[in-house]
Order: sequence, then C-alpha cells, then structure tokens
Amino acid sequence: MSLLTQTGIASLQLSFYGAGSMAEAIVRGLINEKLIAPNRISMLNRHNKERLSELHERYGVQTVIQGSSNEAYLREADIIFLAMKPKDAAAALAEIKPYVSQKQLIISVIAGLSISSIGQMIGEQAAIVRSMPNTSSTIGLGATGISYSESVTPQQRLLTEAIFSSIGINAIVDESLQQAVTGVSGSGPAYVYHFMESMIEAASQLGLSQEAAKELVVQTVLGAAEMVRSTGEEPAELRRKVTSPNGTTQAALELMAERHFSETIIKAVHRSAERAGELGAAIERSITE
Ligand SMILES: NC(=O)C1=CN([C@@H]2O[C@H](COP(=O)(O)OP(=O)(O)OC[C@H]3O[C@@H](n4cnc5c(N)ncnc54)[C@H](OP(=O)(O)O)[C@@H]3O)[C@@H](O)[C@H]2O)C=CC1
Ligand SMILES: O=C(O)[C@@H]1CCC=N1
Repeated sequence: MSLLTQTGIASLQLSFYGAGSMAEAIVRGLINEKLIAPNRISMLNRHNKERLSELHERYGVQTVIQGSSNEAYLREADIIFLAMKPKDAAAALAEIKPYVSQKQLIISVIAGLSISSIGQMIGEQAAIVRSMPNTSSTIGLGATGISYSESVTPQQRLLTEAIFSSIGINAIVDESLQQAVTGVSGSGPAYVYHFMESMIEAASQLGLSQEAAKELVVQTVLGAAEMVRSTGEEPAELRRKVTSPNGTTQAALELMAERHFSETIIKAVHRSAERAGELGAAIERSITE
C-alpha cells in the first residue's frame, strides 16, 4: 500500500482558499496523479467568478459558482490550503477564523507568512503547516519546503509529506529556513525561465527560427538538469567537461564572469529570501495594527 493510500487522502475534503497560479499548480498535480477525486477539492476566491468557472470546467473541482458558499466548503474541509497573496493574508485569515476548527489542518503556501502569525489569527493551538512549493508541482516536479507547528500530529505530518511528495520532492526544514527555500526553489523557476528567455532571444538573433530556438533551449536546460540529477556529478564538474581550453564555452563563460553572472544570481537569491522576510513582517504589522 502506498504512503498516500495509507494516509486515506482519497476520502478527505481539500479546500483551496485562494484560487490563483499556485493553488492551480498543486490541484493540477494532485489530479494528474489521481490522488483524490476532483469533486473532493474546492477552490475558493474573493470575487473572480470567471476564474472559478474556468477551474471548474478544466478540473471538475467544486467552486461557489454552483450555488454554495465559501463558508460551507471551509467548514467541511479536512485540509485548508491558504493560497492568496501575502498582502491579502491577514484579511483572509480573519474571514476564515469563525469557520475553522482544531480538527482541521491548515497548510499555507504564502511567502513570508509565519506559523506564529497564522496562530495569532486563528488560534495558537491550530495545526499549521508552513510550506513553500513551486509551480513545477503542476507536472509532479515541484520542490517544497515544509515546516510544522507543534500541534501538527504525526498522522497530519505523514499526510502533508505524502501530498507534497506526490507532486515533487520535499524538504522538511526549520521554519527559520523557509525564506531561504523561497529564494532558491520558490522563486527559482522564474530565474530559469528568465535565463531561457535570454537564450532563445540570442538564438533568434543568430538566425535560428523561433521554433528551433525554443526547442534547442528547452532540451539544453532539461538535459543539463537531468545530467546533474542522474550522474550525481557536481554542476561545476559537468561544466568543466563542456569547457574545452580556449574553446567556445570558455569564451562565453569568461564574458559571464566579467559581467558578474554568478555574483548576480547569488545576490538575487538572497534578495528573494530577504523579500520573503519583508512580506512576512508586513503581514505581522497588519495583524497587530
Ligand atoms: N506563484 C508561485 O510561483 C508561488 C506562489 N507562492 C505563494 O502562493 C500565494 C498565491 O500566489 P499566486 O497563486 O501566484 O497568486 P494569484 O494572484 O495567482 O492568486 C491569488 C488568489 O487569492 C485569492 N484571494 C485573495 N484574497 C482572498 C481572500 N480574502 N479570500 C479568498 N481568496 C482570496 C484571489 O482571488 P480573487 O482573484 O477573487 O481576488 C486569487 O484567487 C502567494 O502568497 C505566494 O507567496 C508560493 C510558492 C510559489
Ligand atoms: O513571487 C512571489 O512572491 C512568490 C513566492 C515564491 C514564488 N512566487
């Protein structure tokens, strides 16, 4: 019996409070993996009914467009995922407070939002998971950092880890490291996409068709990531194997070094982590005001 089957996830009700990109990535991953029937998942938002219609059509999930209310879905849920932007988190927590009970598991994906801030809003004894997934969860290749409040039970931990490992890999980290996870793997896909955009642009400038450019770049990134994963060799070692003395790669890498490529990436990851802290602090301020 698989870990997920043991947790009994198939018979639970999951509610996503916030129905944007990240909620959709997780839901799509769970449905693709056939872990839970779509009608056991509800996706809720504030006012964008068109978005809910689209999600209902696309995945068969429950939404309030079918005459029910957020309240009913929130009360029934075994697990509530908090998936709104940090700036909306304090208001959303205040809204759900009357409907949540201690039996429910709260899983937040909100960047910067601390377990203690959630506890302050909905009750210190609540079972709270702070997570930092990424959008690659959509295709089962996500990377998620997970931290628990003290009241999360061993069964709830198993369930959480089973959910996130079904849509990728996960790392259980001390909550103090969640900002680092945000800088690395939460925001990380965007850095890689940005890099790919530049590669495609250069390929077009050099005369390749848009189609060929994209295909070559995608396969290059996929192949490089898979090489690191499947050979177990360090990226630096693999880089050396591509780089012939005085060859083309060396010429390119020298230009990158002149333009502080590595330093820029390192600084960018630090800045994302720092920004997660700022977002969390802003939520804390809005809770205590
Ligand atoms: N996108 C990503 O790559 C990642 C995002 N995250 C985190 O996920 C969270 C969501 O991000 P993302 O999915 O990109 O955001 P989106 O803007 O795509 O979606 C936000 C959703 O929250 C809803 N919402 C806002 N306020 C409320 C409220 N009071 N009650 C109910 N629903 C509400 C919005 O509904 P409406 O449209 O009706 O206002 C919308 O459906 C963020 O906190 C982010 O830090 C974490 C990891 C990766
Ligand atoms: O950009 C953001 O704030 C969110 C958190 C990590 C990825 N996206």
